[in-house]
Amino acid sequence: MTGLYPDTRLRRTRASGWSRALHREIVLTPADFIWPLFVTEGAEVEEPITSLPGVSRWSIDGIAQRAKEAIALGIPCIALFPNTQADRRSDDGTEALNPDNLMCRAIRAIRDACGDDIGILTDVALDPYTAHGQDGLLDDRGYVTNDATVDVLVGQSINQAAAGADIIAPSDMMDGRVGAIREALESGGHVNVQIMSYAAKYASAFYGPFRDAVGSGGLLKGDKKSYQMDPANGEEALREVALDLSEGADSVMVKPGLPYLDIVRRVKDRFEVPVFAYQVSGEYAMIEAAAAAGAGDRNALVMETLTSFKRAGCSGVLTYHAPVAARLLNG
Ligand SMILES: NCc1[nH]cc(CCC(=O)O)c1CC(=O)O
Ligand SMILES: [Mg+2]
Repeated sequence: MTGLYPDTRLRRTRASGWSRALHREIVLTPADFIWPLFVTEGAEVEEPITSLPGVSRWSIDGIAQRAKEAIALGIPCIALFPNTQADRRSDDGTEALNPDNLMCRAIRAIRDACGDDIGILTDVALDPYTAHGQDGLLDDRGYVTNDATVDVLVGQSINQAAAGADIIAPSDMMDGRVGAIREALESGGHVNVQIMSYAAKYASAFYGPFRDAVGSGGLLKGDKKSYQMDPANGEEALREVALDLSEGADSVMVKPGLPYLDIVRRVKDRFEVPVFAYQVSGEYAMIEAAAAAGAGDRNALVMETLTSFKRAGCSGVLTYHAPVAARLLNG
């Protein structure tokens, strides 16, 4: 016996469906998904997003319906992103602090409709509220300032927590914001509000359709490279994660998803904490475009990519395919 072929034939366990099921290492379920949703003003409004075929912005009544749909599908959590009206955007993004802004009204409507049956994750960053589309405050040279931005992000987080958010998800990549937000949540009595930090968020070309969806795409001049990470860097992602965990993050996120699965695995191996990934808008659009061009079966592409996230070490995935995938899994 050599332990080699022909004693060992790895095809033996693949020969039948029952055996493949028995040997499957990880199993994807609808409970692995967080469903990102775009909120817009008005009543009974559904606005399809051209660059994200199959995804719409919904007015608050529609968002509450989507939350009920998520519960029915077994999806445990939704992520909210507001499309703020142009006349409510400003250079300093103070609409983020308004207790009656679109985000806060959506949180309260979901809570009214669904109680505690669904988790509500809210994005913290100023880009849906700034007139310039950057995630923070600009100095007179157009640089996104760190510490002054963190002060506003803390206010934004407390505003969302007071409205009923369960998970605060800072996506801005300012240094020190997790610690500042954690301290404010603790002293504000929101001790069970989680922080899921976008710890390793890269300056990516895959965010285009999202920026259309929240209306910041046309406003943004330049790029976000002075705060989001260089796609060439992996060790730096581990430093980002270490800092956010030390500052009080409950879980960390890697973003985008598929091009950064190596980062997911390195983070999981190093820290053994809950890791999430965001399969971002450009990844969703890429799969839909491939399927529309006849380059692959859409449902199979969706399931294969989502399975890959779990295999790489993710506790869950933020994905616009969440309802599609949940329906496929629920049969
Ligand atoms: N802070 C904003 C934010 N939060 C989530 C995304 C991208 C999500 C996606 O592309 O699906 C972005 C875009 C950006 O940083 O420009
Ligand atoms: Mg950081």
